[in-house]
Amino acid sequence: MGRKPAKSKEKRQQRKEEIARISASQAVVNKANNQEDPMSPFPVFRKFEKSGLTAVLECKPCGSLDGATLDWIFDLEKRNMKALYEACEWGWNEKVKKEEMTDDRAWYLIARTPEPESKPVAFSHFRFDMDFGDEVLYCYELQLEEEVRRKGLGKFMLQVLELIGFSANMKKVILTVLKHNPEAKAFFTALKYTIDETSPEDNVHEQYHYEILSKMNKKLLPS
Ligand SMILES: CC(=O)SCCNC(=O)CCNC(=O)[C@H](O)C(C)(C)COP(=O)(O)OP(=O)(O)OC[C@H]1O[C@@H](n2cnc3c(N)ncnc32)[C@H](O)[C@@H]1OP(=O)(O)O
Repeated sequence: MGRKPAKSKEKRQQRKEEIARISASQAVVNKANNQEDPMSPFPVFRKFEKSGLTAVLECKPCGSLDGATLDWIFDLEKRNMKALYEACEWGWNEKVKKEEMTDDRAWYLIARTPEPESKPVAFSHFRFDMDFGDEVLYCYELQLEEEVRRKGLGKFMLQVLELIGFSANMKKVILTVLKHNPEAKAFFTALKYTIDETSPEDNVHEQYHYEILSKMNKKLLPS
C-alpha cells in the first residue's frame, strides 16, 4: 500500500489530539473525585447565617452518609419533585431515582441546623463528571425544606458548589431544570445561569420539557 493521503493523516492527528484532551479532562475529574472533603479549603463557608436562619454545611460522598440522612434526602426529593416529574414525560420512578441518588459517584452538600439539633434542612446532590467531553460539576439536585426557602440559603449553597467546582478546575457548573418549575428557573436566572450549548432546542418534531443551564469557569475561559 502507498502513502496515506495527507487528509487522513490530518484526521488521525486530530483524533489523537481529541483523545489526549479527553484523557486530560478525565484526569481532572478523577483528581476532584479523589478529594476527601472538597470543602476543606473553604472553612468560612461552612456556616450560613442570614435572615434569622443559621445552618452548618458539610460535603460528603454518598457512601459515607448514614441511613437516616439518606432517608431524609430521598423523602425531601420526593416531596419537592414527585409532582413535577409526574407532570411531564419523565414520570416518577422511585427505584430509578434512588439508584441515581445513591450512585457511587454522588457527592452531597448538606445544610443542617446547628448542634445539638443538627436537623438537615437542605441538600445538593452533585458530581464531578465528564459531559460531552468536558469536565464539569453537575448539580443534579438542589433541594430545600419549604421553611428555609427565600432566605438566601439556596444561593449560598450554589455559590459553594461553584467554589468547589471551579477550584477543582471544572469547566462549568451545569444543571437540568424543568421548564414547568418557574421558581427554580427564576432562582438560577437570578444567579446568572444561562442556557448551555448542550441544551436541546425545541423544533416542530420535538418539544423538550427541560433545559440545561450552566455557568462557565471564567478562570479557564480563553482570554
Ligand atoms: C438542578 C435542580 O435541582 S432544579 C430543582 C430546584 N429545586 C426545587 O425546585 C425544589 C424546591 N425549591 C427550593 O429548594 C428552593 O426554593 C430553590 C433551591 C429553588 C431556591 O433556594 P432559596 O434559598 O429559596 O433561594 P434564595 O433565597 O437563595 O434566592 C436567591 C434569589 O433567587 C430568586 N428566587 C428564589 N426563589 C424564587 C422564587 N420562588 N420566585 C422567584 N425568584 C426566586 C430571587 O431573585 C432570590 O433573591 P431575593 O430573595 O433577594 O429576591
